[in-house]
Amino acid sequence: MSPEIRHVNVPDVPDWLRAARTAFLQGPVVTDADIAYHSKVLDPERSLGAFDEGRCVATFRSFPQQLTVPGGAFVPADAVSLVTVAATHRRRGLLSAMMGRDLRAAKERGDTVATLISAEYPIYGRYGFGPATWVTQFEVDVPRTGLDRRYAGPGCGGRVDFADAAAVREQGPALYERVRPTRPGFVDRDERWWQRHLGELGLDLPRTEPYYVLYRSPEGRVDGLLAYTVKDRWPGKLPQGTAKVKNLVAATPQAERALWHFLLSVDWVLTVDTGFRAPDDLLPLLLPEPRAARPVAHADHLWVRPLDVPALLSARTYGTAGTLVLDVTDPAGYADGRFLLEAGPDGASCTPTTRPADLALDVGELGTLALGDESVTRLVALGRAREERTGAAALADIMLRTARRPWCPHSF
Ligand SMILES: CC(=O)SCCNC(=O)CCNC(=O)[C@H](O)C(C)(C)COP(=O)(O)OP(=O)(O)OC[C@H]1O[C@@H](n2cnc3c(N)ncnc32)[C@H](O)[C@@H]1OP(=O)(O)O
Repeated sequence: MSPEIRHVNVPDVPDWLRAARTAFLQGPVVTDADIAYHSKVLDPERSLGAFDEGRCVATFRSFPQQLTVPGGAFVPADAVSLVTVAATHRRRGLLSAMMGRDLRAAKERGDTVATLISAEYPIYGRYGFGPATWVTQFEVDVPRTGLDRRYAGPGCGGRVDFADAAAVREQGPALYERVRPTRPGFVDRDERWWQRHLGELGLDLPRTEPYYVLYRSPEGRVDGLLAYTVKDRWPGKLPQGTAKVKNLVAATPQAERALWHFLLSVDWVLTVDTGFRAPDDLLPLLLPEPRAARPVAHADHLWVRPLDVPALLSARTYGTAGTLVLDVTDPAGYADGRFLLEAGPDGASCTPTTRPADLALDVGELGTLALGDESVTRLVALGRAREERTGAAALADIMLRTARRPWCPHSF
């Protein structure tokens, strides 16, 4: 008999978490704090498990999310997370069955897209997801940056100060809310995210408490937040510390520059691991020697699955005015159809049409294009989109692409 897929309730939580932790190779042990937390926040309607002879062998959850699109609007997203199938039950269709149920429910709810961070690239394309934002992680060799070792703080009139968790709790959410509409690909950070980031929930143990730093503008406004940890090493009695960025959010370029410069000037720190940054982060070019910031990872990050094409394309703004007819293929049927996009820098309308198509593409490719990061011309060259009218790909590129690349600074 095949495992039963059903909603998860509070009594299932320990077994459900054990199954997830086992598949994520985090060890089969679940702490009381984990159980208490997940029991409290569990949304049974959106939490699935597969059970075989009473034992949980697969997990899946989704939650409501807001995704920023170009122009600063937020669209409702079905954020998919905690996807696991036990190694004993893999490749029998359990993920496909759970995904099918969740996407159906999301479509019925009226979500515009589904989102996720894919563990491995090949898993989710088959369900209509496309990689929509990328990240780059840099390792900075501090002595080679060419920065002046006499640096004594920002010269722009702003200031950088250490802060405690209480100050971050007070200032961080408002700062993030100011930044969120300015960058496509950002998602909302709820109260729970901040509680977890600040270590208030007793999860993610053992925890190294980060150093928090705030940047204030010359007018005294909190425009930047940095959280980092340091691994302090002294081989041969020489300092060789490595700082790891946990969170760096800035509302202005001045704040961003000041926070990077601060971190790159902390005595005893010879290496900075930036974590996952935007692929067009200011960092390398802030340095007299940009090559000192060596990319150590460059990969897809947030994947987007369109569920409602008119809602998605009419929510965003465009680089130039133009009209395009898109023929979208979606085997699951949610986003299938031909759509007339009449768009410009101030907004757009998108409606079903019977006019001849300019571009034909699968739903996942539309997900890849939706936030402005990919080139239609490149997708056509790859055979992943078809140009039905000469010049349509070039026009689509000018319309769809954004000045700064979309970035999701968040993992979920
Ligand atoms: C959003 C997140 O949570 S990302 C985290 C994803 N989880 C993990 O990576 C944890 C470890 N891996 C697993 O738990 C499982 O292997 C999963 C969840 C990735 C896949 O679950 P399964 O139940 O084996 O998937 P299912 O049997 O439904 O596979 C459907 C199809 O996807 C393919 N597929 C599934 N996983 C992978 C993979 N990692 N790489 C390539 N193809 C894959 C299958 O071969 C199958 O292809 P087919 O339709 O051509 O036959």
